[in-house]
Amino acid sequence: MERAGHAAADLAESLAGTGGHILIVAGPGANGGDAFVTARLLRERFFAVSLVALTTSAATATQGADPDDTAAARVAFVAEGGELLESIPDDTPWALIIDGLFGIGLSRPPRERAAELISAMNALARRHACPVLALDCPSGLNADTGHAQPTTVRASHTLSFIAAKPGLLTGDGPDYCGQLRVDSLGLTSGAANPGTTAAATDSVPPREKPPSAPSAPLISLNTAEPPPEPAAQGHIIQRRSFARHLRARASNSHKGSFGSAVIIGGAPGMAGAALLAGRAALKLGAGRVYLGLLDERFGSVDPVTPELMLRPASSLAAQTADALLLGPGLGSGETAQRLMEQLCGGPVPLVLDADALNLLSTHPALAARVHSRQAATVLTPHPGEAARLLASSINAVQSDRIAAASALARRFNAHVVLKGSGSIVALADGRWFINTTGNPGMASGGMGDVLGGILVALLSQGWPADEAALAAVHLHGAAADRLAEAGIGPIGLTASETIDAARHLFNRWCAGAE
Ligand SMILES: NC(=O)C1=CN([C@@H]2O[C@H](COP(=O)(O)OP(=O)(O)OC[C@H]3O[C@@H](n4cnc5c(N)ncnc54)[C@H](O)[C@@H]3O)[C@@H](O)[C@H]2O)[C@@H](O)CC1
Ligand SMILES: [K+]
Repeated sequence: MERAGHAAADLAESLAGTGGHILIVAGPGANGGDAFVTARLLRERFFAVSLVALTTSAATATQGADPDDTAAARVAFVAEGGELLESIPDDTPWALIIDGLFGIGLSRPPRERAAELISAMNALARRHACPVLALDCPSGLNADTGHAQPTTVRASHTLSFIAAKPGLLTGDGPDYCGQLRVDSLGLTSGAANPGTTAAATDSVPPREKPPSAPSAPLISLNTAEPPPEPAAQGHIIQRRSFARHLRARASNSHKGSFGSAVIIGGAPGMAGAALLAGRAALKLGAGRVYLGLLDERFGSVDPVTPELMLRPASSLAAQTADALLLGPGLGSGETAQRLMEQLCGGPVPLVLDADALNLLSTHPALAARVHSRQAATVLTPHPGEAARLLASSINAVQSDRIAAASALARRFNAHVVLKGSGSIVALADGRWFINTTGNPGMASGGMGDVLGGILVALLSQGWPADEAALAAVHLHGAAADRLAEAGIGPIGLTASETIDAARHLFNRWCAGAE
C-alpha cells in the first residue's frame, strides 16, 4: 500500500502541476488505504489536499482486503495533520481529482453516498476541466469483466497496481480508464516494470473469483455444460505472442508456397462483404484466393481486384483449399445451410463469421459437426452473434466478455475472437488473451469481413490457427491505429483502407523493420 501510494503521488504530482488543489476521495477498503497514503505524501510535498472519505468512522474501515493497513494509513494521514472531510468543499478550483473509492473489491453497484461521490467527481472534472486519476481501477468499473455500473468514475488516467486487470482493457474499461499505466510496485519480475504502460506487460492476473453472474444465461443452451471456469491467467496480445511466424519470404517461392484461401459468401445484395474478405486475404499474402459467391449473377471478375478468382459457391465446395472462410454475406437460406453442412466437415482450418455463426446458432446439427471437427476452427463473433450462439443477451455477453468467449471456445471446441473494444481471443485449450490495439474507427461496415480475410490469409500460409487468430486481431487493430494516427480515422475510417494499412504493417513486421 505504501508503494502504491508513492507511485500514485508521483503520477499525481505530474498531473496536478504546481501548487494546485487536489481532491481525493477515499473508500472503506484497501483502495481507500492507497488514497490515504497518496494524500499524506502529497501533503508532504506541499500540495493543498482535500480528502473526503466514504465513511468518516474508522470503525467501518475494517472490511477491506487489508483492513489493518487501511486503518494505519488513515491514522498516519490524520496524525500528520490531514483532515477527513464530510463533503467536497464548494468553489475550489481543483487541479486534480484522485479516485480511491473502490478498486478490485467493488462488490455491488455504488448507491447513495458512494454514487453521489462518483457523480460529484465526474461533474467537478467536467466543470474544472481537470484530470481524474483513478487508483487501480475507476470506481464503478468491474476490474474483472470491464462492465461499468451506470455510476462509474470516468478517469482521464488510471494507475493500475502490480498488473493490468482484464476489465481495464475490454468492454467499457478503456473508455472509463483513460490513459492506463501499470506499476508493478516492484512485486513482479521482468515485464512489468514500474511506470510501464499496460501494453508493455503481457500478463493479466488470475481472476480472483468466477465471472460474476453470466453462468446462467451464458450456458442455458446446453445445460450439461459445466459453468465457466476462469482460466488461471490471461495475457495481453503482444507481437511476441506470434513473432516466430513473422519472417521474410524465401526468394525461391511461388504462389503455391502461400496456399489457397477459399471464401464462401456474398448472397444476392451482399457481395461486398465477400469481396472485402477476398481482397484482405489477397493483400495479406494468400497465394491464391477463390471467392465463392452465392449470387451467381455477379459475374466471374471483380474489376477492382481481378486477381480474385470468382466462382459460383457450389463449384468451390470441392475446391482444394488450404484454409476456408465461411460467412461474409452468406445469408441464411437453404443454399447457405447446405454449403455449411458440406464444408464444415473438411480437413482444413475453417473460419466461421457473420451469417455462418447465425446458422450455427439455429442448427444444432451444424454445431455438433463443428464441435467434432478434426482441423482447427476459428469463430469470430461480434457481441450480438456471440449472444445468439450462447442463447443469451448482448448485455450478458458484454457484462463478462472473457467468460462469454471462453464459454464459446469450450462449446464449439474452437478458437474464438469476440470482437469489440478490447477483443478477446479465447483459445480452445482454455487460455485467453485481450487485444489492446484498435480504435472506435473500426466500428464501421466491412471491418469484420476484413478481419476474416486476414485470418484466412494467415491460415492458408500455414500459420497455426491459435497464433493466426492472435496475429490477425492484433494486426487489424494496429493497422487501424496507424491510420488514425495519420488522421485517416477514427472518423470515416474504411475497411478497405484498413486492408492496405495491414498489408504495409505486416510487411514491415515480417521484414523486422519495426
Ligand atoms: N492486493 C494487494 O496486494 C494490493 C492491493 N491494493 C489496493 O487494494 C485494493 C483492493 O482492496 P479491497 O479488497 O479492500 O477492495 P476495495 O478497496 O476495492 O473495496 C472493498 C471495500 O469496499 C466496500 N464496497 C464494495 N463495493 C461497494 C459499494 N458499491 N458501495 C459501498 N461499499 C462498497 C466493501 O465492503 C469493502 O469495504 C486494490 O484495488 C488496490 O487499490 C494496493 O494497495 C496494492 C497492493
Ligand atoms: K479507484
